[in-house]
Amino acid sequence: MTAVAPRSLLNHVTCPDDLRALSLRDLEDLAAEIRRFLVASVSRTGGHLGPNLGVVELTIALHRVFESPVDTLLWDTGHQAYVHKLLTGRRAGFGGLRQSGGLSGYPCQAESVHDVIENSHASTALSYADGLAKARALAKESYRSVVAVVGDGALTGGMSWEALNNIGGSGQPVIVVLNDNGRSYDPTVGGIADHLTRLRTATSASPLFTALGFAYLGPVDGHDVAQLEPALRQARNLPGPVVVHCVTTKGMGFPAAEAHEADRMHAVSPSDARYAPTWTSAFGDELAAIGLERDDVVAVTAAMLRPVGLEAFWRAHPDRTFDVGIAEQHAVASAAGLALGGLHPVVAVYAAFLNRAFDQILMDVALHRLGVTFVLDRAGITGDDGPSHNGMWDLSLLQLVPGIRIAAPRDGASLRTALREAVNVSDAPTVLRFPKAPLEPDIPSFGRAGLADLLRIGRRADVLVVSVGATAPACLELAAGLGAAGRDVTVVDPRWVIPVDDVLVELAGEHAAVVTVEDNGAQSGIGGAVGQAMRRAGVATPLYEFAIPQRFQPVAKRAALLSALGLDGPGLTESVLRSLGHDELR
Ligand SMILES: Cc1ncc(C[n+]2csc(CCOP(=O)(O)OP(=O)(O)O)c2C)c(N)n1
Ligand SMILES: CC(=O)[C@@H](O)[C@H](O)COP(=O)(O)O
Ligand SMILES: [Mg+2]
Repeated sequence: MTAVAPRSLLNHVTCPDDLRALSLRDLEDLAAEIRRFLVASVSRTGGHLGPNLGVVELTIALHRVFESPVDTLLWDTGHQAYVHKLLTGRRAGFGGLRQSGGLSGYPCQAESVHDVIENSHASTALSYADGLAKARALAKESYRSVVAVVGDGALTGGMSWEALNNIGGSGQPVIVVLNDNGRSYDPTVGGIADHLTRLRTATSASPLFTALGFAYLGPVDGHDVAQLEPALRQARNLPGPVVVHCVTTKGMGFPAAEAHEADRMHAVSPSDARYAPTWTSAFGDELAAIGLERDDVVAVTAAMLRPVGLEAFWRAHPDRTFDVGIAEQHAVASAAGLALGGLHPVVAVYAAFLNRAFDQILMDVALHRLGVTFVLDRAGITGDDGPSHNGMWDLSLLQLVPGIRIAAPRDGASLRTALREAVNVSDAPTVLRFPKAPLEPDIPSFGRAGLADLLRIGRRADVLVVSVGATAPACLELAAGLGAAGRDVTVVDPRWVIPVDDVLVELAGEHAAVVTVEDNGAQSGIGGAVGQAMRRAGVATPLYEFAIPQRFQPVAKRAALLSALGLDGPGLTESVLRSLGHDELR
């Protein structure tokens, strides 16, 4: 008896229209097949497994009721759009998910007319929906629906409520599909989460959304297409804004994900990923130690306790650890309050997500000269999460803040030292930033110059390489490459890169050429700051700045992208030799 492979419905779904011909039984089989596909494929490539397992039936129902792209489907954060991609003809691309030249892990306009929001920063979809609805009203296109799928986590972000306020007030027929699985990474926090729990368990009706001018439909079983479709059709036919409250399970249908206490397999690593010690763990362990010595040190996270390394601190000091939800602006202003209350907050956040809290750092922390420490993980090129996740902005943005002090550690030892120095600053914001990368062995210093470490001391004052943070290994490779071409190189690691250490300017004045290397955007980075300091001091030594080109970077692995940008040892060597006029280039 030969085994009969289960029929593949997914092979026959190349566009949403194909869904409408399927029976409910077919749809159940399709959902099961999609889950099998996601577990197999995402386990290999890495990606957001839990969130996508949780929206299989919801996405099927959405594409059966609404007619994308005439109707617009918006995905908040966009990490849960894999099923949407499968149902819009992109199954073949999943082998290259989150890889150079492959499928983005988020919606991507270049991939499909069905994709709209490419930004993977949370809590923005409802604002797009507000704008799109207003544009349709002006174009008198009332036949086109605007649908925003928003997670309960994304609903803890302030922008979501700014948008709800506007949509509710305008009366525009926006359809808010609330994907409520009770989780961000951790269980979603705050009064909104508590309110949704009450709604889910129907222990109380709720005026929260109706008070803002929305109709409320739900709670609906987000895994039952037979329940979802009538509710979505009812929402589609309403004249005003409506919230369809869908109750789902993150990781649904995959027991290992459903039982995954930490985060329901929110984001899984590729099967071949090396689990080396990371910058994140070095930070987390040191902060936990500091927490035992200093009871004024507290930790703040924006719904990413484990990803930013705060688990050890939280387990040791749960009452001194604050998860504010996906609310970075609030996190920073709340930290200002914590500091005014006599504490020293450490706000741990991914570098790119801090962008939205710039004003709070400037006007709530720095203006009041408050000792708040920001620890920026995923600084520099992150790679596989695409253009909105690269932390290539912080060194440019944050150096605008009067009084701020920014450290870029080169290894675990310097991270631990800088963290201790930072929490001892009580009258200004301090910042540490490091990459999404395995932690390399500590890099020795052969002397100090001001606050800076000398990683290589030239015999004569020829080329000075200013190595910023985790670029140190590449800078030492650069030094060796220049040495092979007859140049004599000194490599200096400023450690604290803002304000620019006077000793850098002095060293620059003694050398024939200065090279700066940083894993940050080229515009107004550390290279720019060093150049400005040199000009102010009347130092005219030629300066060559190497950084990430100031444009959105494509999806790729971090190391491959740094190499493609010429920011690895060989690339830097070739560029610097060319800049210095060496014609013996390889
Ligand atoms: C501004 C911002 N902060 C943090 C993140 C990291 N992040 C990505 S998804 C996520 C949790 C989202 O939870 P929810 O909206 O409930 O979606 P679910 O994963 O549960 O489907 C977080 C915190 C982000 N993408 N953007
Ligand atoms: C969707 C989102 O913003 C995060 O889940 C992001 O994918 C973080 O990825 P890493 O923690 O793997 O850097
Ligand atoms: Mg959620």
